[in-house]
Amino acid sequence: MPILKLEKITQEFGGLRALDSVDLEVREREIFGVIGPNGAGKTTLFNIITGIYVPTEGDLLFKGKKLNGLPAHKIASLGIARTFQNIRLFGRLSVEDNVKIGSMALMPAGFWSSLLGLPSERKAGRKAEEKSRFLLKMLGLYEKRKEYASSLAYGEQRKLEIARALALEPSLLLLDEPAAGMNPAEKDELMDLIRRIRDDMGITILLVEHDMHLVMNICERIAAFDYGRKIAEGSPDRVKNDERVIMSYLGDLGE
Ligand SMILES: Nc1ncnc2c1ncn2[C@@H]1O[C@H](COP(=O)(O)OP(=O)(O)OP(=O)(O)O)[C@@H](O)[C@H]1O
Repeated sequence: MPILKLEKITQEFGGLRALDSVDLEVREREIFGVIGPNGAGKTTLFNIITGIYVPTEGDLLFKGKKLNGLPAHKIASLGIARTFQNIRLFGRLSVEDNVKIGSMALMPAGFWSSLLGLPSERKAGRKAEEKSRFLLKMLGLYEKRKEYASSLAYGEQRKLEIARALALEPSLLLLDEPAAGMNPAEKDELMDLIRRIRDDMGITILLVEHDMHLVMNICERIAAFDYGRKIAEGSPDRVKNDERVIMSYLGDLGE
């Protein structure tokens, strides 16, 4: 059974069809890439999967259960976490607090127990602390844990977003242009990190990315979109050599 299945998903904005009857299956523990030119519908796809938009038509299934119409926080608590194309961190909070905030979505009835300092809350707090330490070490940000998130370099902020998403303990992680703004060394490090998240943590990865070198090197399967339609799908080799994909990128698929 695929971990994520989209059946004939259509998203309309006024007269515009941002996604047109899209079928997609992501298998458990795979690294799946979504590519396409600007405006192809990639971010819309992520917004549907994470409950930001309710699709005009079609079904969305996660581990066999329908997600249609569920609010974003509910979908997140079921195990789908994401990062954003435009970084969304709490700039005036410390690096470690940004990660702990990711954990808070998993905590029991927050307000009263934290006000009363109940044991359950203290235990959850300790767990959040440990998790934050583990994730920050894994992402190479531990030394900077006390700094403001806004003081981090751009590539580090992208990694912090990933740490925060991982604090949610997802089984599916959506990465929206994770390599944007990174230099070649940071991109290599990111590829290694994405592989470790899958291999060591068993998390399925769905990513949108314009950097073809990264996509072709780490994804096991890729779906290419253009004008809201899926125009090709398969292994990197297959997609890279697909005529329609080459046409929609004007032949610019050089790695
Ligand atoms: N909330 C919205 N309201 C109206 N139109 C929208 C909305 N969101 C997206 N669109 C339109 O839907 C189409 C697909 O947009 P989307 O952002 O999903 O593309 P994309 O593939 O992610 O592009 P990019 O690579 O530039 O991020 C575009 O024509 C866009 O203008």
